[in-house]
Amino acid sequence: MDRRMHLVGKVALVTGGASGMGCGFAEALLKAAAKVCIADINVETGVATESDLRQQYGHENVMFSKCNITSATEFEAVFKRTKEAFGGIDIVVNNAGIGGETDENWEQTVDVNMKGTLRGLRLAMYYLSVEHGGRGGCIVNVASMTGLNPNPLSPVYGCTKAGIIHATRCYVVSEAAKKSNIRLNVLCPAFVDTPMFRRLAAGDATQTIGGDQTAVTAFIERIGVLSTEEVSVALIDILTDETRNGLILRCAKKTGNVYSTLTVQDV
Ligand SMILES: NC(=O)C1=CN([C@@H]2O[C@H](COP(=O)(O)OP(=O)(O)OC[C@H]3O[C@@H](n4cnc5c(N)ncnc54)[C@H](O)[C@@H]3O)[C@@H](O)[C@H]2O)C=CC1
Ligand SMILES: CCCCC/C=C\C=C\C(=O)C/C=C\C/C=C\CCCC(=O)O
Repeated sequence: MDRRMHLVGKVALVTGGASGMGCGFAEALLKAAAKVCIADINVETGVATESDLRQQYGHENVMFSKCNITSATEFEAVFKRTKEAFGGIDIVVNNAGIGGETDENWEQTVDVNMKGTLRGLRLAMYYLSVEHGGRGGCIVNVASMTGLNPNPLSPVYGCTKAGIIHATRCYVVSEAAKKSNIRLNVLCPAFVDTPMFRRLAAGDATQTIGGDQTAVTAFIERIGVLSTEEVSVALIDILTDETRNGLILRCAKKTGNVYSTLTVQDV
């Protein structure tokens, strides 16, 4: 039996799609002939990315929608707009996220990464579910390698990413996912060359605790840095291979792409 999900004509919503990894995901989806809504808080970059992608992949296949994922109203409006414009939603990539570990910004990290992604996950479950007019599909949540492996530089950020991994695993075993044939997986990249990464590498002290740039540089050198294209290949594999469900996909420069589950203990 053919277990490939063909992406031609499929509709994808990518949060944080204006730049970095999200922009790479949008482009990879468009190359596979899907239609994409990029949702992002940054209007200037979002409009520029929309224009660039429209020129390359067709006006009718790309839309930008302004959305702060911490706003319930804005986020729901993006789902509605995408459905109206493209006739449904098949794929949701919850990618938007930030770093921040200072006294001033750590709660924002929790609000965006944890609450924002949970909001996107809940909306995706609703809009993909058959009982609410959906047609099933695939949800990919972007966490991080540091949601699995501890690192001392960004405990709050790491914790939000661990939360995203666990939330995904809980929805995977839900009746709602099974009833509507919704696949859920979580992507856990190590470092990827994006504006967020470049800020860290350039010494943005708000991204880590301790402000020890020597430790940050040594950490980056040890782990290596992926390109957005490399991570996009991983995303397309998750989306097109319909046997991929409930999986954690780790991506790192030195170790490549490794699928796994977390062990569940019998109790
Ligand atoms: N760059 C890296 O090394 C890694 C990044 N990640 C994760 O990948 C995801 C994408 O990160 P990058 O592309 O590196 O970052 P980025 O900063 O380059 O792009 C993130 C995008 O999300 C948008 N965004 C931020 N807050 C938002 C909000 N409240 N609502 C809507 N959009 C918002 C930004 O405007 C930006 O366009 C994040 O969740 C990040 O935590 C995971 C592993 C490694
Ligand atoms: C280090 C925190 C940075 C905060 C935000 C900037 C970039 C985000 C990058 C990531 O999400 C990935 C970061 C690190 C993961 C890499 C490896 C973790 C495993 C560590 C180890 O095995 O020692």
